[in-house]
Amino acid sequence: MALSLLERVQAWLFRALMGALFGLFQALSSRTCDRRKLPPIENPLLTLSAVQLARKIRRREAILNFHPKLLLYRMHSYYYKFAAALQEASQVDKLIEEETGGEEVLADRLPLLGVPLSVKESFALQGMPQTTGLVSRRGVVAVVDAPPVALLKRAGAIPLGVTNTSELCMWSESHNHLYGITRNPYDLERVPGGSSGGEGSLLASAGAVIGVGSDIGGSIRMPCFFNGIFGHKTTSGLVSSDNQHPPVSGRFEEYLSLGPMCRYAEDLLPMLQIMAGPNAHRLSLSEKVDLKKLRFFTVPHDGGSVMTSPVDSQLLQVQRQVVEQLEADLGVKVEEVMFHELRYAFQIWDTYMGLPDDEGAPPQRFGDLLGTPGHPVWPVWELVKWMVGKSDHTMAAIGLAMIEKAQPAAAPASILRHKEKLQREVEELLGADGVLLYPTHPNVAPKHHHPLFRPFDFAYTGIINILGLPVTQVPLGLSREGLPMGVQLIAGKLQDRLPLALALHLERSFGGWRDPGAK
Ligand SMILES: CCCCCCCC/C=C\CCCCCCCC(N)=O
Repeated sequence: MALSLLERVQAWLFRALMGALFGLFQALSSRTCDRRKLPPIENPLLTLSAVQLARKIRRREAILNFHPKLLLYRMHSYYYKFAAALQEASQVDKLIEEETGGEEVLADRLPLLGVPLSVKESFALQGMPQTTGLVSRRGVVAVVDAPPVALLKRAGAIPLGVTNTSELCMWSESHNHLYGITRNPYDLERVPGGSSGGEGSLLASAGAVIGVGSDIGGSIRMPCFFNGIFGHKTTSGLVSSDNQHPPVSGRFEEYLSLGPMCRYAEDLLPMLQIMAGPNAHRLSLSEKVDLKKLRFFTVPHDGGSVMTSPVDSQLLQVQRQVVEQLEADLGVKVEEVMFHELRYAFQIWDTYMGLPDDEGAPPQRFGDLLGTPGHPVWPVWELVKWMVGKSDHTMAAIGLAMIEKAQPAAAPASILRHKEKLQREVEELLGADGVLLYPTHPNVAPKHHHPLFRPFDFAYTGIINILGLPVTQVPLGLSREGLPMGVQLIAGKLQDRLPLALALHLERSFGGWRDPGAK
């Protein structure tokens, strides 16, 4: 489906403007480079999945002694509750001794006993900061646990601390003026993604074993993609979003998902089972999945949106390799399909994120949330302060606050029609036994700040939030530059168990997570 002349002109103008701004940025940027690499992981305990580690702990074949130096790497900014974690770890042996029902009972009652957990800082973790990267929230400390965090702790996981995010979790990097900038462990010069970038960076570096992130435009999946780990955005509305900041408003609840992030595919399902709490039964997660009986589809790109980058040839190629592997392994035929409406993904995401709730109340404005109650941020004034290094906000946050003011009051009818058509076509295609491959992002991890010049590329993940579908991000090895590649596995509503099962299969074929420090 070719672009219209107007769309081609729009694309050309947008890319010319961004190219000019990028040239200016490059000219003004310092030429320093940081070629440091992480050391290889020596402690074999750090290369175990949560399932394996918990089993060793239950059998007293492993003791927990977190390595302080491991948690002090500069590439991610996070707070840690180290002493408390060590104290909780010392309780584990006592819990094992007291369990008279044997290992199976312990595994059932405390499936994650002793497993180190990291938590995105926008979630409430009792006693830890909950600022979401806002200088104005410095000193805010959570007094409760967010429900999915409480459920993971009740299952025996030991929180090590909280990890960095973008301001208000609304950007595809993890950089703010409170904690600083988080780095990608495969290349410190590159982004770890956002907004759960601290989670992605820490988990890929084996600084924790499992983590939790949130996702309303791709904030679990982009960090998992850029850091070469697994993540799952659930069917909408399955995991409670209480006690995370900013609180949902408008129709965000329909698009926001909290989910697991981890280095091993086998940890996704048990974590989801725990985090979904009372809703877990709706996913039939214990039902065996026969991959040979599923229907598979592949969508190589968005059809040529004027807003997004063309998909990197290495990502197109690795997705083709997945197709060939599935056809060889399962004896299935993977059908290539295209959806005309995917080229409007950003416009659909932006329009639906702005819709009012059932009572007609619009979502809280980003510029208001960026400021303090009753004192919204003036974006232009913040831009002036930013130019002289005096703003508490990043360029991305200032830009978003400015763009927000230009948002049209009423939702364009054409966009509503495109979304309804896309929703109908995708759900009819997937049914209850379909899985669709779609790029997680058009490029491997960009250099720091470069997303400012390709701000709409997150639409590859954002559109799936608006459709409300479950999706697992799966690592697929490293690119020529040594950067993680991956793909989204998308299924029909409540069919979360299908991409989770396929993730296990692809981990065996493509090798899953890679040690960023490996020579
Ligand atoms: C000057 C640079 C800023 C230009 C902004 C252009 C408009 C981009 C609009 C929205 C970007 C939102 C990115 C969302 C990333 C994922 C959020 C999430 N929590 O899942």
